Amino acid sequence: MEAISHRIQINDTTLRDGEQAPGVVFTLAEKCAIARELSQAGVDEIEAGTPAMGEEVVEGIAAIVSEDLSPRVTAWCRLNEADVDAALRAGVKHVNISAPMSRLQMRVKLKAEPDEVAARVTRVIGYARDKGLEVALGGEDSSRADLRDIGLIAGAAAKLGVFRLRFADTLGLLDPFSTYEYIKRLRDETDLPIEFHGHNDLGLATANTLAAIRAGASAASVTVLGLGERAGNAPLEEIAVALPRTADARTGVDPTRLMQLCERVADAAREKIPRAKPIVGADIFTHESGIHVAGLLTDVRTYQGLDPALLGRGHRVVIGTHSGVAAVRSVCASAGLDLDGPAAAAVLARVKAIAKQTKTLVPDARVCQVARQEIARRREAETSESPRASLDLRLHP
Ligand SMILES: CC(=O)SCCNC(=O)CCNC(=O)[C@H](O)C(C)(C)COP(=O)(O)OP(=O)(O)OC[C@H]1O[C@@H](n2cnc3c(N)ncnc32)[C@H](O)[C@@H]1OP(=O)(O)O
Ligand SMILES: O=C(O)CCC(=O)C(=O)O
Repeated sequence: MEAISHRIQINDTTLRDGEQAPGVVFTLAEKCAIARELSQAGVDEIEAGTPAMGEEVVEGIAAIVSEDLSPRVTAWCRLNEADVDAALRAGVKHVNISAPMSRLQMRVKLKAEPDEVAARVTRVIGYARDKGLEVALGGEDSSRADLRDIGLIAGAAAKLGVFRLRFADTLGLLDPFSTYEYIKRLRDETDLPIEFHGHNDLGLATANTLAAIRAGASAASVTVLGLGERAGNAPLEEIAVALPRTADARTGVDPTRLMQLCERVADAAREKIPRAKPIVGADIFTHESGIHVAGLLTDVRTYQGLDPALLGRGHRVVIGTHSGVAAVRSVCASAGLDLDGPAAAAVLARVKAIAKQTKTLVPDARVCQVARQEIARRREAETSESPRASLDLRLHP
């Protein structure tokens, strides 16, 4: 796969697909706050909701539009005029109009065959364009579609000047290899810029999105923390950080804003960020294993893949059952306690016993307390050894 060096659009759908996660409800104030964070983080587009859901959602989208943020604000519509009218009431200038691409979904949802869906695309997107809207075509269930059907429907949309085609792996069925093949082949069917929208049912949404970009997609549809239907979507924070590292591609996202953005969304979604969550988890730069800590302390490159400074974060050494002497000495040195090798080994043995007994980490303060006790014990031993030595000398001249 060849490397690509160009600017990739990061399109966020936390407020649309993210809110489709079971039980997630954002208030109007939360929606606006998230939109502002997204803007400050540098995303290119905010898919702000589904106007067909009702006037409260329309008002929410309108409130985001009135924030006048830098990202383009879009609304998600089904392939009908009523949804377009609702989007117009929200005041957006851009809409994503979704058409089912698989025969199964076309037949079940629209009772239509590909040529009829193409005709309906011409009608509804024509309607939206006449109303002055910029339109992207959403290709629902694209990964189960015949690419020629997508080509036919995208062709109808392209004639009306749509600005993009979304390839949705709606059910998260693809892997990176099949994604790469699909997007490569899709490029033979359409000249429209392609956005990839991946779901995480197999835990592959990030990998698939990166593969789609390698294959020539120019935009990634993502959500903060991967929030979304079922197993969720490709996480914005992972894509924004991984893309420049794996595909030699640039985005407009400022990595130092990601922690705050994710915390804001987690809070509004009433979710806890898992501690090992890539990019933003609390523990991803926390090191317990002695070999890693010793390496990091000597030369950070030994065990650093991602520089925490990129995210405004830093490494943290913690003490537990996997610690070694170097870690103990480093923690104690930070508190001004200088331990020689034997003293550090003794402290290590004691703190490991504590960690084993408590089945958790030993706080730095406790490590230092043990160290102080050890230092005192050694001093005491030294002083009590000295008189005995002189006594011995006296007894055995
Ligand atoms: C993969 C995705 O993420 S798709 C986006 C999913 N998002 C949502 O569902 C948003 C939340 N949804 C809702 O609030 C409601 O479902 C609404 C307001 C959109 C519609 O509610 P209702 O009118 O009660 O319809 P209901 O939910 O029962 O069924 C959905 C209808 O949309 C139709 N539909 C689905 N996709 C499309 C499409 N792309 N174009 C046109 N119609 C569609 C279905 O065929 C069904 O039609 P029917 O009412 O004639 O049977
Ligand atoms: O048609 C679209 O815009 C995509 C909808 C979606 O969220 C999906 O298919 O997963």
